[in-house]
Amino acid sequence: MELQLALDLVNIPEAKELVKEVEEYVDIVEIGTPVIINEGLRAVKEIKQEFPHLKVLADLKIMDAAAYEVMKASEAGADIITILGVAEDLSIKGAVEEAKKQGKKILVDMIGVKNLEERAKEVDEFGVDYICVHTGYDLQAVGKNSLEDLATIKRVVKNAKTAIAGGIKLNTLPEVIKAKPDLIIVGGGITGQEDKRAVAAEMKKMIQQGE
Ligand SMILES: O=C([C@H](O)CO)[C@H](O)[C@H](O)COP(=O)(O)O
Repeated sequence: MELQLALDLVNIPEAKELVKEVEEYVDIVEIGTPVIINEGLRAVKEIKQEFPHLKVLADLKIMDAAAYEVMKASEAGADIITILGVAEDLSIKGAVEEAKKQGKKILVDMIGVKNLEERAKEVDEFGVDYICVHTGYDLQAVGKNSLEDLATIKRVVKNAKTAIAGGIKLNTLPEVIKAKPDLIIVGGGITGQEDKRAVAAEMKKMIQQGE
């Protein structure tokens, strides 16, 4: 099980400071969609340059022009690029093809997918690397989480790794670990805490013990 730090509500200098604090305990650094909107792919480039030993995920949440956007994120240094599960089949296949050419990986974010079981089976067949269930900020605000969805995709996904994101905190991490995703994505559960390093260290320890 890997731990991904999601950086969403920071600028580039703040992102660098944050990664410095917790780098020992995370496997992947996500440059979140809001950061890319504010700072562009320069954020991906600068984080990869400063922390070459960490994998960097560009959370582009691609919906169209997939091959082109995967190429651009790859050029900026991203190791993993996200596309939406609700995108067209052709777009997801195009993203996978381009990622393979570039030696990169594709994570499909299933946010907003209504027919989760059926769509997870389909995108799994396209050769994507990760399939991620995700409760976005707007549904977190009304008390939702993705544990049930994780169980659903774990039942049907045969090839890709499974991932979970959305509102995971230290106190909810044990039930997430019990569900055994391959990748756990945590944003505010680390970045919103006073002692980020201590929380990240504790999370990493819990994940290792749960393996
Ligand atoms: O993808 C995300 C969200 O859509 C904003 O871009 C977050 O990175 C993801 O939800 C993880 O962050 P937390 O919910 O704060 O753990």
